[in-house]
Amino acid sequence: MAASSSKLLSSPSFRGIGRERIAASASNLRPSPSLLVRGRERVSLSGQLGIGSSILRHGNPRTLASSQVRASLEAKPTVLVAEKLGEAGLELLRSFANVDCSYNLTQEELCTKISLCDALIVRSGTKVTREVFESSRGRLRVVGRAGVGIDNVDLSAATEHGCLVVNAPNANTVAAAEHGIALVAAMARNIAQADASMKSGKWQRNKYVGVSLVGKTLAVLGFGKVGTEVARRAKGLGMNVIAHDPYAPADRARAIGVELVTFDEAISRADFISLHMPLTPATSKILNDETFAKMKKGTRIVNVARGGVIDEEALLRALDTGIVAQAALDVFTEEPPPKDSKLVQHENVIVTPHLGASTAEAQEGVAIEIAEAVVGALKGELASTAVNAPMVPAEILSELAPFVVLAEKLGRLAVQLVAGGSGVKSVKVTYASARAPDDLDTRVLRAMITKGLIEPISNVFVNLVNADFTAKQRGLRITEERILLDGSPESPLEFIQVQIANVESKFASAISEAGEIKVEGRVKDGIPHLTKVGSFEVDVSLEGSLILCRQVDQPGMIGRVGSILGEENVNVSFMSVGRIAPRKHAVMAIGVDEEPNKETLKKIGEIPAVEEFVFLNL
Ligand SMILES: NC(=O)c1ccc[n+]([C@@H]2O[C@H](COP(=O)([O-])OP(=O)(O)OC[C@H]3O[C@@H](n4cnc5c(N)ncnc54)[C@H](O)[C@@H]3O)[C@@H](O)[C@H]2O)c1
Ligand SMILES: O=C(O)[C@H](O)COP(=O)(O)O
Repeated sequence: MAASSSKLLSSPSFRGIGRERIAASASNLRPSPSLLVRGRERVSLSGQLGIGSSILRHGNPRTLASSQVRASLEAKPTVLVAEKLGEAGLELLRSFANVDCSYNLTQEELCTKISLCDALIVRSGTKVTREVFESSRGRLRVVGRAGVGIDNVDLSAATEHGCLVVNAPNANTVAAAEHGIALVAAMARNIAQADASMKSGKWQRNKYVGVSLVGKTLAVLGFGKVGTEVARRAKGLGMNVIAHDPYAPADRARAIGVELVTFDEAISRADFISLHMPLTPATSKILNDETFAKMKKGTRIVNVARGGVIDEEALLRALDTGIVAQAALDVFTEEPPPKDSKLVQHENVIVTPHLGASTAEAQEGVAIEIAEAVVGALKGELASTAVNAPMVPAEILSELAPFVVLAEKLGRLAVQLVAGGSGVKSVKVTYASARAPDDLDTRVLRAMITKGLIEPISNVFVNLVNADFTAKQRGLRITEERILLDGSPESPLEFIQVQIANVESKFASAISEAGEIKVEGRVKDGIPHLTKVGSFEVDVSLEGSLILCRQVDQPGMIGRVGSILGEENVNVSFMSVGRIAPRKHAVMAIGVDEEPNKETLKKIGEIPAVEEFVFLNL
């Protein structure tokens, strides 16, 4: 690019920046995916967070076989439904996407198909492994888990690949709780065994004498949604309910007459134990030889959570020694369990094949809940059930929308001002606001600044999901600072400032007194504006592209640059001059709708008063 005029190159901060480098950095820039607020018309929040639907915007071009495929994919995203989903959910999905219902895929088939899909919906039967994310080659944007447990989804791999994971945590709560209670009662009264005995022609009234529930102590381990509903129902059966959950609020327990106790107290006081925690490294095999030894002889255990929370070998031993009188299991470490599983065959164990969520009502509800979450995520909205991204309420997101755009553009601008080879390592972001720090959630803004900083200089796709991870991986340290302003906190933010430390700039004037590249922006009438470059105050709306030009302040400069651009049919959208003092240095910021060609930029550089200039893609 002709931008590197001799004057420009003679500036100390431009040493080592050849023409090619500037040209390359400009041409490598991908169009901003977040140009959703155009002019004064706010189109939507769609895609601003980088999770949007368009494969052309976000996907990996390698996955596009032909222009027709590209066109059809652009029109509608593709959702792979890998396990049975209720019809209402499928209908909702079909109204927005191409829906491929392919059940019982092998891992290999799933990996093959996934590169053609924007979203994947699974239940607990599909393992969404790192290999699946890798095989998607950047196309998979959303994994929807039609249910609660996300232990079958590799969340780290999803996050690293910028893939949002959403679940449907509410619709099957009652079904799971009812199944838990059904198992408690069935186990206590030997329903399954007696039924099997009768069906084999026997009448064994003495063998199947059960135990009563009333007055017995039930320990609920995991007092979340299902645990709470189980507790409520067990109270109705006259049981004395205690619970253990390190994260549950005591007042919620108190409100339904449940005592929160320590883990050891829960398991040692219980006649019945019902498990309702997620499977995590901390809960894996939480019931084991050591913990069984602390239980009363004859304890009864129900598991509708996850098989892995019980050491199944240890449970077998506890059943054989009588510490555990009976167990009722809906879930298993390996599903389905081996046919010859001693646990499944044990006469004091009753089993169901992971049926906790399997009621008609729950499945219809889950299908709608997950379809809505997936469609919303594909549209770029942040789902309230996001598992691996900050959950930001819709109203806050909508208020932050123009600042989200501003944040990304400031990041893009700042990084393009860095001289090649400088290596961006340390970025400081300052938010000036009249709002109390607790009232300003900056996670989305930080993610978008990160996106702006990283995308122009790499092939990495950054979004709200993987922003922090990507920054860390690249050794990019982003620190945040707040300036608390006086006045009315009507607007969430007054300005955002992005400073890059320890780098040289290809536009020396962008370096502040503190020696850092500094850009500052504000939102005016809903439109993001650049308001400061280095120590120079400017005012240019952040749309299209930008030419920054330092000159000796003198009359006629605006006209001269304007007419060069006009001659080449480049439309100027905005112009602003910031100067330190009259007739000294000034920085002119010129917003242009089209990218000027090299010759045009060269002509600007050749204006005698121009000391340096740079062309930046927003
Ligand atoms: N069998 C089924 O079909 C079925 C259906 C629905 C849910 N589930 C499973 O049931 C479990 C609970 O589901 P939910 O919807 O109630 O989830 P939830 O997130 O509402 O509740 C889980 C609770 O476990 C608690 N917890 C976390 N670690 C703990 C620990 N170390 N000790 C004790 N408590 C701990 C959490 O604080 C939380 O309150 C999950 O594992 C879910 O996958 C199974
Ligand atoms: O975590 C859940 O939601 C349940 O285990 C239900 O799983 P499912 O969708 O495979 O029935």
